[in-house]
Amino acid sequence: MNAIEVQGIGKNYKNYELSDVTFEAPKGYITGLIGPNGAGKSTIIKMIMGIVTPDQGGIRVLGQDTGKEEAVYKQKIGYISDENIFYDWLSMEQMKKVVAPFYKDWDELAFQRYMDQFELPMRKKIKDCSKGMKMKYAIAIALAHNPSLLIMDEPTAGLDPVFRRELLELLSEYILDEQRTILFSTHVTTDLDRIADYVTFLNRGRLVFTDTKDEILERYVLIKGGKELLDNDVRQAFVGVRETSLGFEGLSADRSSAVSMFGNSVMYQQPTLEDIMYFTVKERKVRV
Ligand SMILES: Nc1ncnc2c1ncn2[C@@H]1O[C@H](COP(=O)(O)OP(=O)(O)OP(=O)(O)O)[C@@H](O)[C@H]1O
Repeated sequence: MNAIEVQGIGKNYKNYELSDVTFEAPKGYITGLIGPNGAGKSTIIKMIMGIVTPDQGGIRVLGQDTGKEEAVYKQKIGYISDENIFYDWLSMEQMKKVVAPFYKDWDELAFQRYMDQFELPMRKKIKDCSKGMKMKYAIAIALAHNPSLLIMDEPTAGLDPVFRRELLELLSEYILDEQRTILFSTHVTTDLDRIADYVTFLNRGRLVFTDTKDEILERYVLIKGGKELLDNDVRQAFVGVRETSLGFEGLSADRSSAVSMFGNSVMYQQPTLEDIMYFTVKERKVRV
């Protein structure tokens, strides 16, 4: 079963077009939405939240179409925006009193526990909080109503490496009961290397791939070889190539064809998601 189904969505802005994007976030798993700046990650998340309306296609969240009976499914979503959506002039305690009544499953004890765990002082005004504190506060609020679906737009932005790792662990634990689902966007792919089950990659408003992380990492291969091997046919076989003084480094999206093409004449390496994003985005820039 899928917690989120995005089907052929599109959106036209003045200098940007999102086109024909389809992917799912399966229930019980963590799905990462990756892409460079301006790829369209926030736009898609806002569409899932019903804040932006798609020009084409449709989205189903927890079995309901977005835009209809929104309040019902939104009760079950914990949403972390990439913008500050809280009233800056209130303290964290006061803001909580504004937000909590909207949720019928608000769990005050859980909220207090997260505030303690994240070392957040209740009486501090939101405007006086650091970027990381605001993010931690948004996470505490989002988790305190026990959402079955957690949707987060760049949740690790502004977090120090220690809390970043703690948050990723907390998210892994959060889905252990297999009833909860997480979708989060990031351009820091190492977050996904650690915890994502599925990865959806967007570039310039287009879907590059959507698959399980393991299958993606198995399909792609990073190849290092000497310059003499690099002719036009070889270049065409790569998603992207980087020439160095000693030779080349290229990314292939088809491991078995690459092995039959190069045999033992090159070195093969397992790429990271960052390598895949780097070569894909770099090549697209050159071709445009
Ligand atoms: N309301 C709007 N009006 C016009 N253009 C918009 C609007 N909202 C977003 N865009 C454009 O859509 C494109 C995608 O933006 P979006 O914020 O979805 O990207 P992103 O992948 O989240 O990027 P980042 O990683 O930098 O946050 C950008 O070119 C942006 O300028």
